[in-house]
Order: sequence, then C-alpha cells, then structure tokens
Amino acid sequence: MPALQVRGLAVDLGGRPVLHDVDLDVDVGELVGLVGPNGAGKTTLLRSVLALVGTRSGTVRIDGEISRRARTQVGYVPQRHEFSWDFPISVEGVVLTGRVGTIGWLRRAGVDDYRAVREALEKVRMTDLRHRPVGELSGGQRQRVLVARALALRPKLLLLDEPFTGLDIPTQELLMDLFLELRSEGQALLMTTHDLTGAMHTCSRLCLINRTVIADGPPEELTDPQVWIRTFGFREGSPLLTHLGAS
Ligand SMILES: Nc1ncnc2c1ncn2[C@@H]1O[C@H](COP(=O)(O)OP(=O)(O)OP(=O)(O)O)[C@@H](O)[C@H]1O
Repeated sequence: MPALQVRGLAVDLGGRPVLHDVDLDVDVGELVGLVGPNGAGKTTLLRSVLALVGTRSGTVRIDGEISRRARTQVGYVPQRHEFSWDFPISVEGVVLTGRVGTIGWLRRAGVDDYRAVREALEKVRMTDLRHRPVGELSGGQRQRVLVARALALRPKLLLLDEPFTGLDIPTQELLMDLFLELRSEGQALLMTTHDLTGAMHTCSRLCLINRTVIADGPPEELTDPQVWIRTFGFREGSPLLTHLGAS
C-alpha cells in the first residue's frame, strides 16, 4: 500500500467543479512535487487528503486507511501566512500543538509527546531556539517550526503547501536538504510549489495538475512540451519549455 493513494477524486466547491478524475500515489521514501498554475486545485487536493473538504466521488487512502479515519497519520505544513505568528507562544509550544490530534484536548501531554517534540526540533535543527517566542523568528525559522510541528505527529505522510515561498536561496536549500533527508529516512512527502526548476532538481516525481492530473512521472521523463503547455498554458516555443528540458 502506498502512503497516499488517491483514486477518481472529484471535488466541488461553492457548487463548481474544482477537481475531477484525480489519481495519485505517493510511496514511502518519495518526494512528489505537485505543480500547476494558480487555481489549478493544488491546495484543494491537499485539503481533500486531510479530509477537510467533502468529495463528490473517489477515494483517498492513507497507508490503506480511508483518510477521514487517518487524520493523525498526516502531517500538514500550511503556507506560512496562514499561521498566527503574533500569538505569545514559544517554538516548543507550537511544535507541541502538532500532537493535539493524538493527545486529545482534555489530556495533558505525556513523556512520549515531549519526546516527539524534542525529536522533531532536532530534525529541523531548532533545538537551541526552542524557548524563543515564535514572533521573533525569521521566515526560514518559522517554516522549520511548522515542519517540526507536522513531524511531531510522526506522520506516515507529510504534506507541504508552498514551503519555499518568500524564502531566500540559502534558506530554500537548507529546507530542501531537510526534505531530502526525511525522504532518505523513508518519509513520504507531497509538496506543492511554484518553483519548477527547484522541483525538477529535487523531486523524485512531479505531478502536473490543472483540475485533473495532466502528467505524472520522474522529472527527466516529462520531456513532452504538450503536457507543460496543457498544464500551464505556456505558448509554443516558450523559453521556459527549453529551461524545463521540454522543447
Ligand atoms: N471555499 C471555496 N469556495 C469556492 N471556490 C473555491 C474555494 N476555495 C477554492 N476555490 C476555487 O477552487 C479553485 C482551486 O483553488 P486552489 O486554492 O485549490 O488552487 P491552487 O492550485 O492551490 O492555487 P494557488 O497556486 O493560487 O495557491 C480556484 O478556482 C478557487 O477559486
């Protein structure tokens, strides 16, 4: 069983179809890049995996289990601006909130919860800053806190929504090294990104999406310009196609 299996997924929002006939697998140890233009339905697909939106048809399974019963198996890293950074809470406190799904609201955090938090902070190399209020962190540090919060759940699948947006190149590289390290340890990762060049270089597979999956394969095999044109609406002969190795 793959870590994530999506079959025949269709989602309507506000009475309009947003996704249809989506099939997608993410295996253990894979970093899959979900790429497509604005409004393609990438975030909606992530929200479907988290069972946060209703589906018209199709199935989403996490490690073989229907997604709404497997919420605690999925770590979600939202876009940075979706988090309230002015809340007076430390790095460690934010990461501990990642355990709420397993602790429950009424029980106190236990030894295993604090161990999971410590391990997650070590993984993203934020142990030294664990007592720092999150409002005092840089953009790159904030992104690492959100990754640690998701990892504290020890998830089967990690979902990342545009993790590189607004970060400088060295910080992007640091995060990408972290994702590659997680992948080599057997973590399954699904990441949306608008950084096509970065995705081509680092993802094991790319899923090109525009309301449905247009193409899915290792980056080096996505050489047909038509799939890029159909996904992004690039014009024929666009230098971007040459840049992507698909001219
Ligand atoms: N709550 C909603 N109600 C109605 N339509 C919605 C809702 N949320 C999103 N949509 C529509 O669904 C479509 C897909 O949106 P989505 O945010 O999934 O795209 P995206 O690929 O993540 O885009 P971006 O790259 O801009 O983040 C868009 O046309 C959007 O307007």
